[in-house]
Amino acid sequence: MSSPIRVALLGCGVVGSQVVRLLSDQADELAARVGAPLELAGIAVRRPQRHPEVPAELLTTDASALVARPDVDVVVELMGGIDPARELLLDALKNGRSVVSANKALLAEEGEALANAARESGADLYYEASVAGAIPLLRPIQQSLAGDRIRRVAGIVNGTTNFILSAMESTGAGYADALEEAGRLGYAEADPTADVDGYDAASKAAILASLAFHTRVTAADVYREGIRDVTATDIASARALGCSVKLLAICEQVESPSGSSVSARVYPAMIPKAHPLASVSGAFNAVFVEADAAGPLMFYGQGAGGPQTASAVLGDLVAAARNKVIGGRGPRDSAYAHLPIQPMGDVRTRYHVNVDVHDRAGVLAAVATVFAEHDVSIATVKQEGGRTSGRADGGDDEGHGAATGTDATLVVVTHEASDAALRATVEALTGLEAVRGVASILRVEDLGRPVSALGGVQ
Ligand SMILES: NC(=O)C1=CN([C@@H]2O[C@H](COP(=O)(O)OP(=O)(O)OC[C@H]3O[C@@H](n4cnc5c(N)ncnc54)[C@H](O)[C@@H]3O)[C@@H](O)[C@H]2O)C=CC1
Ligand SMILES: N[C@@H](CC=O)C(=O)O
Ligand code: NA
Repeated sequence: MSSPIRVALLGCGVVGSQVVRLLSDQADELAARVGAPLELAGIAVRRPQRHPEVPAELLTTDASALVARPDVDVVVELMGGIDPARELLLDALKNGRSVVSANKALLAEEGEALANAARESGADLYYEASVAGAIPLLRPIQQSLAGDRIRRVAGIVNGTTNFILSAMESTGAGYADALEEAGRLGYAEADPTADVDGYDAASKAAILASLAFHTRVTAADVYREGIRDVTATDIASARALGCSVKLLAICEQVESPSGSSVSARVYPAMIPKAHPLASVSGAFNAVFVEADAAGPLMFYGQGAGGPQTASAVLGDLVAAARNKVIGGRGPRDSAYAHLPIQPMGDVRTRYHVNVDVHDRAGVLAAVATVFAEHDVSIATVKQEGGRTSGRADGGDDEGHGAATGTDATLVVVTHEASDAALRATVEALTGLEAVRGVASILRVEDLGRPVSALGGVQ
């Protein structure tokens, strides 16, 4: 058995406290696997008095001093946020300390600087816990599939929003109550805006796209919409179509006559209930990886939570510690491809659009004409509310009917169209006198599978 590997832990919250517990509970087995005991050198926290469960002599509020200690071999960062984590980890790596982090926000913004610092000093940088919590996903992409060509990585990568959407769908829970519960269970970020507005999923998409397509993708490159605007009505509309609403992260390598590019995007979308992703509920995540030779692979498990995330952190810590013991090194950064990012306007998908209209003769024709003029083909249209036929108002069939005072909603499902065309359509619709507004737009995704559940709207 080699001499102990000394670990500096930065942060002892939902995840950090579970790492401390597992290090103690499994000390003997971890030592056997690493070939050396894993010892905590210190734990940096904001308020030591809040951690009576941890030996007081380990606690410090001076994270910089802890990282700089000469007896530290590996730094485990579980504090979150960009600053001061960025400087602490850059310092650690520059000084040859290996780093394990669950901090997707930092990895998605400063991945290049961190990878460079690791390469220059020969230290390891592991971050399996940063994407999809407990699910082994980055290691399979980086290592197991290193001989294949990945085309798409897509799925549910945020536990909090999946927990909220599942609760809204299954129990009719309100958005605010479900968010509060997700926070109480330790799924939500310190600032849950990161979850509900899609920033957390966008950071994860950036990390996934970077690894899958060997191209540096940052969170700013990822198109992002959150779930704040998803209403109970949207969920009911999805149900009526045989769909569920999920916050999806989709990363693709796109081929076109002008060459390859990377599309990375996060938004809520309707997916058919028959699709395996539709039955992923609560804080579970699921990600499909599609590679040329391997074909489709599915990864499923707990995407958030203290013990679950700590499992992934420990896996990385064991790998980093083993490398210290045997003198090996973990996988290097491989962002050699430098592919451009595909503009969101070029991305093609299907859309579910609710158009609130004045219920009068000709309005349907007027709305349909706007879609056609922008080259967005309608698959189905249904009217909800208002009158369903007749022209008792004396209007004509070109959309110039006189108002009756009755309102209705036209529920339009389109065939595949570009994002730019859909946006132009919506803008033109809002300019129609007969249109009161576009109440909601949700994409309809099948992620490569036939949308059989939407058979009626093909
Ligand atoms: N909670 C979860 O399910 C998951 C969390 N993560 C990531 O893991 C990291 C930690 O998350 P949680 O444990 O949930 O957060 P948390 O808010 O429960 O814990 C953060 C800890 O860091 C400490 N801290 C923060 N800033 C500090 C500073 N400047 N100096 C000293 N200590 C400081 C806090 O006192 C606290 O102990 C974040 O990057 C998060 O995105 C990743 C996957 C899942
Ligand atoms: N807040 C995140 C935690 C894990 O990454 C989530 O809800 O998925
Ligand atoms: Na993971």
